[in-house]
Amino acid sequence: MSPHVPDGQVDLFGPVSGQLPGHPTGEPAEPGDAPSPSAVLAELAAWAEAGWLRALDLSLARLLVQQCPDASAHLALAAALLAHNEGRGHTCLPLDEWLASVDEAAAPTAPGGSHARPLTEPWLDGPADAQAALARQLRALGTDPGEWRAALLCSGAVAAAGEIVATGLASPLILSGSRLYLRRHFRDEQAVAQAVVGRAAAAMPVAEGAPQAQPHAGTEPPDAAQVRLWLDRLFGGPPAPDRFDWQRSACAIALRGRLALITGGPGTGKTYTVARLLALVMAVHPQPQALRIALAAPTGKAAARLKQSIDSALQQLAAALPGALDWGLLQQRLSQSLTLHKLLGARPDTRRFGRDARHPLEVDLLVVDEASMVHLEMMAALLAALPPASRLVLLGDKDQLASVEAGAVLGDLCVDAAAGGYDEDTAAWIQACVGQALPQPFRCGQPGPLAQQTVMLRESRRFEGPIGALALAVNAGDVTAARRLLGLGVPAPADDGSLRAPTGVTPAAVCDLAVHGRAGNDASATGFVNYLRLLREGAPRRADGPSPDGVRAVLQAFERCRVLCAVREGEWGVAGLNAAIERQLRQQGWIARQGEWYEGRPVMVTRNDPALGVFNGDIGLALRGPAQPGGAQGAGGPLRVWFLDGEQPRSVLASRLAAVETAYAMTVHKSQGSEFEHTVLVLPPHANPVLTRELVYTGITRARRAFTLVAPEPAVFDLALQRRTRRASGLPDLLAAGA
Ligand SMILES: Nc1ncnc2c1ncn2[C@@H]1O[C@H](COP(=O)(O)OP(=O)(O)OP(=O)(O)O)[C@@H](O)[C@H]1O
Repeated sequence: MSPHVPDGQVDLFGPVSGQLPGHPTGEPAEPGDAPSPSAVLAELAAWAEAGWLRALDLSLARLLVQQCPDASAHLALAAALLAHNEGRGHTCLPLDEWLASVDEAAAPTAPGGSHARPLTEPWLDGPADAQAALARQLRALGTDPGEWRAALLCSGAVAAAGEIVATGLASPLILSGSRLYLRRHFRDEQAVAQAVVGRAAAAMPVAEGAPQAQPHAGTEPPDAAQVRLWLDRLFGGPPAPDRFDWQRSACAIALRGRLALITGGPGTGKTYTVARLLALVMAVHPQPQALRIALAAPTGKAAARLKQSIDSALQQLAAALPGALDWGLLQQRLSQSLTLHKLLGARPDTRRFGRDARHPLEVDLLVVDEASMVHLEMMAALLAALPPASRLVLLGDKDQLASVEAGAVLGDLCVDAAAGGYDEDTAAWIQACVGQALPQPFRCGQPGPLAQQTVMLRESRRFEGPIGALALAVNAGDVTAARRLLGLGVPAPADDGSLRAPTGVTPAAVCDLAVHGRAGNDASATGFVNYLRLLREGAPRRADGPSPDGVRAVLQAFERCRVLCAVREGEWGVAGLNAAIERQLRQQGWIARQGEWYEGRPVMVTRNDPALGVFNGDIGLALRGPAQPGGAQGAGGPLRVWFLDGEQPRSVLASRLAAVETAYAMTVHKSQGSEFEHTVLVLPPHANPVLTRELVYTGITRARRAFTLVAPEPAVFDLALQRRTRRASGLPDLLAAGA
């Protein structure tokens, strides 16, 4: 059988420029001529050489074949593909789907030319040659899932899920139904599902009589009438009669249980709601002076933003309702906002955390913002470290990109958020607390416990203009509306100029835009020259080192603009654009770059370093300290990188930061949890599997006042909107089955 690659796939995975170095050239294996484990390993080695697999993926396959006398070719291939897809965010390899993809890929392509949507998830990342090579191997081994399951289970490296649950067996791989897992992901998925369902189920209200929540954390159940009184106070009067109030409902739901998921797009009032929830919890708690409230987020910046927003919302409440509550006490009971790594006590050189089930967190209520960025392993660790009686409130936008690491936990937890799915008890509790009837479409016949504790906020208060409309269109995959709003290929709309999508743009023009900002637009003060001008004018300098106010001003000026890229490599990627922007800034005399480090260099931390107190995603600026006694005249002191911890700047010697990269341009993934006045989203000119609706949506929603789309090939934008991120995971099934 000759390998067949659908024509459309060549473009879908980028241009194919002949044979890649080390490209596997062996004859396609034929059915009936099943390859041996060593033949598959040789093929995998060639794939790794070609850059289609990571060395790590190959190593896992080799290790298992070496260590298991009964290892089959199936095991070698499945292990490598499992590791490869784990690196791409999937928590498991669904055998049925994976094997079916070979047959589907051989079917005629969908109409739509070279940018046609792929029929299946490309399980092997790479050009069309990679897909063809994988398809050849699969055809040689057979595509019957039953045969694969049997071959894997007798290899000695794979245990059936039931077996491991019953015996605690320590096989490196687990097969659960048709899903193949690395053991730790299997364990984490089970743990998350059990903890989530357990916490959600503990929230169910008493079914009979007047609605009342169950006791929690050793307190008396809150009384619905009292809750309603407080909600009316905190939200400034009774709810408007003409619209259902999801924010109050979210407070009511969160109050009655040990878990609440509050999801919503940007500006839908998640923080506004949670600030009121904190006040409500305090107001109905029998011992408010003992209440321990913690705030956390996956990155330092998101943690700082959460604290600032909550502080300012509470100040406004205190001003509006003086004396209604002991506001000072509430502030005092609120911890500082921490990264999850810090909260859980991350330790250098180990995946283990200081906080776990045996050393639980000392909190009664934990609020975690930007929960879409929390990966499976972190969520499992967080849930394990929470005392059973405490409350967890997860805030996030389920439509944003999932975490870089494996898992899409918030997305998996919120699959039914839009539909509601509330049962009669929940509807009664909401009605009693909010004073409004839950609209009929959100009540459903087959509710699960998690749906009862999930609320989606639906009305954006900040994104009402064109940026909000664009985010909605993109989220709905509406290419026509998105293009019309952007003026992409159609006449530019008569709007406020916040959206632009210039065509025929070169990388040099993107640099110009980033360096000097937009001409003739109120967001023009967003070019990078603005923070460099502050630096040149000496804003942060003081004889004894940079001043906190000056450092803050320069960092905030830098944070006004960002170039966000879909890809890392190439002239349209992070690496190429960072280099080009640095070149232009040096040519124009804004930076004096000699080596890697220079004053004004913005950097992003790429690896956690708990000893230094810096974490993946932290953004800082290199500033020179005061001259050292005896140093050369005019040389200044050593460069230190300054970060903002909330409002407070702190610094680390640049030479001590081992894992950083320049940050004028960054990936959309890394921008999550941040917002900029002006966001420039740069797509590559060729289709690429990373281009998805979620990526474009996340890029757009980082923009506060101005958004520029740079799509050298507009069809690539259309393609991105048609592709949804899908991460293989068993979590939705586990949740549906009640774990
Ligand atoms: N019910 C409300 N009444 C009046 N203003 C509101 C209400 N809800 C939210 N807002 C305002 O809308 C803006 C956005 O709210 P908020 O910051 O809470 O949204 P968010 O969902 O947390 O945003 P982000 O996605 O950036 O985290 C804020 O200025 C907030 O004060």
